Amino acid sequence: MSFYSAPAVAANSVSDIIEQSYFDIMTLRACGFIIFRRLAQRPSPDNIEYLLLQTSYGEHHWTPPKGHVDPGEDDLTTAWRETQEEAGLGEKHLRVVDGFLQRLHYQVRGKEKEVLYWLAELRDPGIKVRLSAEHQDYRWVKLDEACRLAKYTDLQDTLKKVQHFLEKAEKKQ
Ligand SMILES: Nc1nc2c(ncn2[C@@H]2O[C@H](COP(=O)(O)OP(=O)(O)OP(=O)(O)OP(=O)(O)OC[C@H]3O[C@@H](n4cnc5c(=O)[nH]c(N)nc54)[C@H](O)[C@@H]3O)[C@@H](O)[C@H]2O)c(=O)[nH]1
Repeated sequence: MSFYSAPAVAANSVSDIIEQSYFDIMTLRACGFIIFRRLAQRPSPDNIEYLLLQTSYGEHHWTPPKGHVDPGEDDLTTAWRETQEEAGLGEKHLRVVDGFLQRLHYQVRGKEKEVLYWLAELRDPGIKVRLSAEHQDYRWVKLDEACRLAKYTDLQDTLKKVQHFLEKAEKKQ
């Protein structure tokens, strides 16, 4: 929930540091998880559902849990912290899926914003989501409905990429 941004890459020269500082001032940065669950009673891939949260402010838009990187905080720590704060889900509830990391870039009130999403599966599909005051609703939805709620093309493309990634991984097993 902080509005600070953290360094995106390690700086190793004066010009790198200056460039990095400029990037930090000019760029908002947030991290989170695309969270999915698999329902046992349906065949794959029809059993995959994604978690989206609806903000209680602004345009009431829907996104996966994510939030701004605090000063000195590393990106993955931010993703865990924000997911715990916004959905009540932590490491004991989620299994991180190796090999998936998506970066989105978009503008928010005239500033560049970078968002990093890792991918995580809910270990027990029955675990309840606990919202904070930042969100007014949440839904577990299949890809089509997730893309309808997440009205931004880049987020829709990310969700489609996740679905493809999961289906491909399943075929390999
Ligand atoms: N009252 C009020 N308060 C606000 C408002 N705004 C913030 N607060 C406060 O900030 C705290 C949240 O802090 P964190 O949780 O740490 O941060 P984030 O999770 O990062 O949260 P944000 O909502 O700031 O960031 P985004 O989700 O990125 O939305 C920003 C804009 O970007 C667009 N947009 C969103 N997603 C996508 C996408 O995937 N693709 C594309 N292309 N565009 C996208 C969309 O147009 C959207 O309007 C809240 O507690 C409030 O106190 C506001 O309007 N009114």
